Amino acid sequence: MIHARGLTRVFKLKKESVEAVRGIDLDVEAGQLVAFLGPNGAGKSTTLRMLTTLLPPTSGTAIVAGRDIARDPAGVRARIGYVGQKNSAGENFRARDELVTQGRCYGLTPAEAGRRADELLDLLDLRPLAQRKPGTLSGGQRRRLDIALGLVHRPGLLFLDEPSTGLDPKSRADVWSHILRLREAYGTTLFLTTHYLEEADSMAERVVIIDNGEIIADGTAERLKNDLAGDRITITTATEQEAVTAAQLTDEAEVQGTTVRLRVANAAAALPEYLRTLEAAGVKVVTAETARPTLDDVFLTLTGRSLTDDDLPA
Ligand SMILES: Nc1ncnc2c1ncn2[C@@H]1O[C@H](COP(=O)(O)OP(=O)(O)OP(=O)(O)O)[C@@H](O)[C@H]1O
Repeated sequence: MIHARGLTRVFKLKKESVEAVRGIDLDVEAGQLVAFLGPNGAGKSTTLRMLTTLLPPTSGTAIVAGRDIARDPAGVRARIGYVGQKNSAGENFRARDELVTQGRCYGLTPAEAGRRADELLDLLDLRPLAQRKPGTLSGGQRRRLDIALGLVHRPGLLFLDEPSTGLDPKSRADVWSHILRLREAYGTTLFLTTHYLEEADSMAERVVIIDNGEIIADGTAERLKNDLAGDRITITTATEQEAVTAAQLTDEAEVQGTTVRLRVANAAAALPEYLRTLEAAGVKVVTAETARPTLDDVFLTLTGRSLTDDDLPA
């Protein structure tokens, strides 16, 4: 569905040039749900804009939905859907009318456009809101209408830029359940950006992480976490001196006051052994806990920075 090679975009400004995307290679097969993750300014939107033909690449190529983004942008656009960060629907037309108009723009007859609008209103649970104007809908309802608008022409591939950003947790869960439902109904390939690591982790079957315009990790969340982060063991000791001793008894432990943190492949198996070693060394352990890694741990291992830090440099 997506085959990109060396995709690059440099923005030339007056005094500097910004290498927003630096030679990305990416293959996405039909039916996949891919979450595209990265800190602010990493190059997610620029990549999406190139793949959706909204922005020409400086160099590199991409075949999207079977068409070349440079040679046949209209062919790409006819085969993909794009739900951007801003609302797609205007304020003045009723939800169903927006969908019908969109269908007419894609060449459907009035009857076909009406049928398609009703099908999408049902799929996205918008039927009771069909006669409402978008301005009167809640954030989550509006996002569902945006998704419906992106699906009018039955695209095999849908790009979603931050579909759940700005919504409260309940609306986010609701938008996600509809994204999964449309995938089940149509088998649509989904490529989406998100800031929410837990959503990428639990919903996407593949996570692609971009940083400074380059893809730095690509795989299932489980594999990335196992290969690149590992489980965490955290113990606290009675005294700071004992924490220092505890850290010296193992590789790569971090000490902070009376807390010692270390990474291991399998915490459940490693913890009893570590506790025995500590006991033998006379270290009194006050608390001990284990935790599975998160995607943020993966990013931290790869870059030394946290993905959840809003002040990350671009
Ligand atoms: N039109 C532009 N002109 C100049 N620089 C740009 C332009 N668009 C993006 N950039 C720069 O390119 C880099 C990548 O930006 P991009 O919007 O793709 O990041 P992003 O990962 O989508 O970030 P966010 O999560 O904040 O939306 C940033 O350094 C940004 O400032």
